[in-house]
Amino acid sequence: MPRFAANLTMLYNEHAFLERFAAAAADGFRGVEFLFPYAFPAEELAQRLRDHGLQQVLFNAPPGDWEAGERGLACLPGREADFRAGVARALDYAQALDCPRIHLMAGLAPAGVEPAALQAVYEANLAWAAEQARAAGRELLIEPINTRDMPGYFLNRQDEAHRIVQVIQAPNLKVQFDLYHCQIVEGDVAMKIRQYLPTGRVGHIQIAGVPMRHEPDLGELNHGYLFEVIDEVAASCGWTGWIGCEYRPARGSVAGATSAGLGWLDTLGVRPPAG
Ligand SMILES: O=C(O)C(=O)[C@@H](O)CO
Ligand SMILES: [Mg+2]
Repeated sequence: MPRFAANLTMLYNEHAFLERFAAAAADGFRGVEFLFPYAFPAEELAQRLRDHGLQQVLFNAPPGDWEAGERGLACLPGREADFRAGVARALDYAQALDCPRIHLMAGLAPAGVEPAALQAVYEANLAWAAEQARAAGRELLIEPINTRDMPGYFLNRQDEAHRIVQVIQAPNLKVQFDLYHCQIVEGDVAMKIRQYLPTGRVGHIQIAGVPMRHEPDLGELNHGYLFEVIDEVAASCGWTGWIGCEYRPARGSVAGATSAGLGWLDTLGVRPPAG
């Protein structure tokens, strides 16, 4: 059975951020992920993880100025120094949180710049970052994201992400396989699980219902079937990663909304065993 991590940026918004660790643990999660830890001292977050017996499984490197609309720096010409400083900061947090993997967001393609120029910057930045992360004992992930949610995002397709990982040839550079984005951009999700999981290039999976990004049992994807496929393929290829629950509860952030929406874990028979 896959191991599920709660995404604390999207789940448990009925609680203040630091209270979300306790809420996730109370619902049986053993792993958590979130987008950005940088508003909080790393030691404070590490203490929450220890207090609630949780493992940090993923977070993102600084994305640039998120409020101003930036969505990562990795493909942006002229921003290499900011990118490198962000990687260094993320590696410090990863050490403090004992987190094995970091997501590096590609960024929005700037108007008027040739895709080939962005690709060259992206690959050079990723190669540099992978070397830094390797020395620090961490994995780096790149994630294809759909352009309905993030118009202009540079990396959109699974085949592009896998090609980049193959070109760079760093064993600690992998793909964050978000089934929600995959379904929106290209579909054929079960066959893509069969195609990509055995390659050893998938470092993490994420899920959400499509198209509303609510609970996995709401929408057009049959997650019960997809979990069976993941189980079958993982058993044959030895994949042991986590599945991040990266969705916005349909009931919003009213009290108890996240926990009330977790019935899918029982319906699909995948709730983590208690204890
Ligand atoms: O949006 C997603 O999907 C993610 O995994 C984030 O890390 C990037 O916004
Ligand atoms: Mg994702």
